[in-house]
Amino acid sequence: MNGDEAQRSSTRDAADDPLTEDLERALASTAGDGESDLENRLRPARLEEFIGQPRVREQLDLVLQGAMRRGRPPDHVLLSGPPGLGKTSLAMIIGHELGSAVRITSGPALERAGDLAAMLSNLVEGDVLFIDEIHRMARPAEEMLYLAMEDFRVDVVVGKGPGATSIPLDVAPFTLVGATTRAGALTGPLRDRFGFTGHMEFYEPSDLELVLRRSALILDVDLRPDGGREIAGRSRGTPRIANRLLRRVRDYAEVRADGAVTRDVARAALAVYDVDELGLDRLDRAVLGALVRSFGGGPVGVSTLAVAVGEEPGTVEEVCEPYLVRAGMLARTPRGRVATPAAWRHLGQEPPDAGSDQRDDERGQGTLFG
Ligand SMILES: Nc1ncnc2c1ncn2[C@@H]1O[C@H](COP(=O)(O)OP(=O)(O)OP(=O)(O)O)[C@@H](O)[C@H]1O
Repeated sequence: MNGDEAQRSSTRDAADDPLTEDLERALASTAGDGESDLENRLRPARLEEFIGQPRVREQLDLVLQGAMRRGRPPDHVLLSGPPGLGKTSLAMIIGHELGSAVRITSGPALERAGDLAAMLSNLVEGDVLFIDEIHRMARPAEEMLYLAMEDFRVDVVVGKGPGATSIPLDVAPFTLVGATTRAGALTGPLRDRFGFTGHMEFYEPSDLELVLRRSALILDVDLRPDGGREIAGRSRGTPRIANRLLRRVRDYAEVRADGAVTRDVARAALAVYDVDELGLDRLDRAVLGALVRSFGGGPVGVSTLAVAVGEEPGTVEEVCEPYLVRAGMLARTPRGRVATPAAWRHLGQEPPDAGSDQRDDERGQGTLFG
């Protein structure tokens, strides 16, 4: 994400048909064909266009409306949840709804307190500062942020050693929106300074069908209802994945079929891209495969598991595991990761003691989209 990118939101009238309005807005937006550009074109701009997540949407709506009535910037907002569920989109929406600029940065970009001080000193009153991956911010920057969040000022230390002096600087009242895939990794003092935390959940397939319908309209894809259902069911409860699969299925439909995305076309395309009927991809299956075949189903620590599949532990923990847990394939226990009987069966193997694990299995299967 661009470190110092700024966006000024525009206000628009309420739409008669939000999908048609999306289409107009997307077509009017900057043209380009890179994947990230496409992702930006597919972002909903207003809270009412944001599909699913009814709890977070309602809570956030109250926070924003309350603040607007009082004519004050809203409390700082923390958004937590697995990647691709719409945290960045919501941050941009907060800016749009408030009619404020959104300044974007990320935790890893804030290595020194000075990086953050520069960002804060450029804010104007009412701005939204979005810090993605806020749990990865360096400690000195985080400590500077405490004061900025609470008192809208920072102490900038100039010089080193005994001659160092601290210069207080005022910061314009702003709203911080932090996004994290690991809310538990945030320090207590930072977490406590957010007035509202929105927990993003995996999406229901019916909501993902709506996301796909909207995206198909914007991208001019001939998506048939059965095709949308098929892709939604394999999108791991994640809009970003749904949109990505739609683009891959569109390629297949245009190259090997007549352009229409039907259920059969979606199935054939997703087989080419190694996405199975539960939406598990090659890495998910590698994790389950290692767990079952190399470690007898576990328990095994996440680092060992990551080495076995040649991935970073963070990727296994933050990208693969949340959905595998949600799909009832993997359990996180104090002694390590354990494959559920459903995982064994998904890989075409009988669990070691099928009889006694029957109830666990049913529980595991039951967690797949409630
Ligand atoms: N509720 C939604 N309705 C429609 N589209 C959505 C929704 N949520 C996300 N998307 C789409 O999914 C894509 C990913 O969303 P976004 O970048 O906001 O996710 P994220 O949670 O910030 O991910 P990350 O943490 O990995 O950056 C975007 O292209 C966006 O258009």
